[in-house]
Amino acid sequence: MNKPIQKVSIIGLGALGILYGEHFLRKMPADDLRIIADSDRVDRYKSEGIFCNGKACDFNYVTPEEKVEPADLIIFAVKYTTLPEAIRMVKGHVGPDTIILSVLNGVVSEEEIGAVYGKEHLLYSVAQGMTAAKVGNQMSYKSKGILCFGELNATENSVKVERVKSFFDQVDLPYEINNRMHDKLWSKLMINVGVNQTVGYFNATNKLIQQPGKPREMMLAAMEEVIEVGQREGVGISGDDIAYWLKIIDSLSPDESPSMAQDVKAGRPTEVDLFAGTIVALGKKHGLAVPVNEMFLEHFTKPASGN
Ligand SMILES: NC(=O)C1=CN([C@@H]2O[C@H](COP(=O)(O)OP(=O)(O)OC[C@H]3O[C@@H](n4cnc5c(N)ncnc54)[C@H](OP(=O)(O)O)[C@@H]3O)[C@@H](O)[C@H]2O)C=CC1
Ligand SMILES: CC(C)(CO)C(=O)C(=O)O
Repeated sequence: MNKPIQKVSIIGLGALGILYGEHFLRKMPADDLRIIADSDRVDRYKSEGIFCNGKACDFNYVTPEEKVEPADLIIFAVKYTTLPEAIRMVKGHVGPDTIILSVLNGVVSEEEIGAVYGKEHLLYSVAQGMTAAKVGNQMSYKSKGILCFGELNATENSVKVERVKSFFDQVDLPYEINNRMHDKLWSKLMINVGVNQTVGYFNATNKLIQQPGKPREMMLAAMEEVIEVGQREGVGISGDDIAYWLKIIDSLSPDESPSMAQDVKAGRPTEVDLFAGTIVALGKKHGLAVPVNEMFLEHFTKPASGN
């Protein structure tokens, strides 16, 4: 019988970390959900509290030095800018049966985690349909969206997928299984390259790209560049992906902002390396012009942009 998922560890108590943590807490013993954070963060979280849509969350915090039973599931929910330190911090939680999910956007976080702990621990995931935001100690979201997860390329559910599926069923998390996650990660990269960068560029909300006009055209042009580059990389991605994501983009809450625009607003470094950074590098590799992403890369890496 597959080992059930009982001990869960989350690193990154921001928008998505709180969204998933608060959800799990409703259906699992609080001690079994460990939020990994350094002692400064833990002190801050305990003294200020952490709130999800106004409700206080009573999380169980553990520092990386504390000895714990290995996790059955680890979820990475930090931004790409702090991924290297987060990878080091989960060390004490990784055991032989640990499954690791990274809800980070982009197509490289799993590779970087796998390079340290081994690819055999990984499943692949995409968080979609939400624009959750944390400001100070308050996290808010209107839609929980879904967590799409699975193997990179498989014809049936692996044992890891079945274990996570049973857990998500137990805690009632909205999910979708997709065992072609290689293509799915690229498809999600395409939307982030379009939506996150355009809304971040104009320091706006989702509404900006939900209506016809220059920003929406800019978003679509950036997405087309991802398709061209992705196809050269052998990814199964096409204009159909744009049509699929436009439905999701148009259903996002108009007054919320994608994660990159939240970073811009807060003056934090952005995840431009995951988005335009990836596309510009691959454009060079394949001799393809990617002018919109070049413009974004330049914009988000100039000193005043926080990066
Ligand atoms: N927000 C959204 O709706 C969506 C986000 N994503 C992706 O998910 C990922 C996470 O995004 P999001 O939740 O918005 O990010 P946030 O910036 O809201 O949260 C990241 C959190 O990580 C914490 N953190 C940073 N470094 C460490 C560390 N070394 N140890 C412990 N905690 C740390 C920070 O804590 P502190 O606040 O204490 O500094 C911060 O709250 C990103 O890749 C994003 O692109 C994908 C889909 C939707
Ligand atoms: C696509 C979008 C905007 C919402 O799922 C996102 O991934 C983000 O905010 O980072």
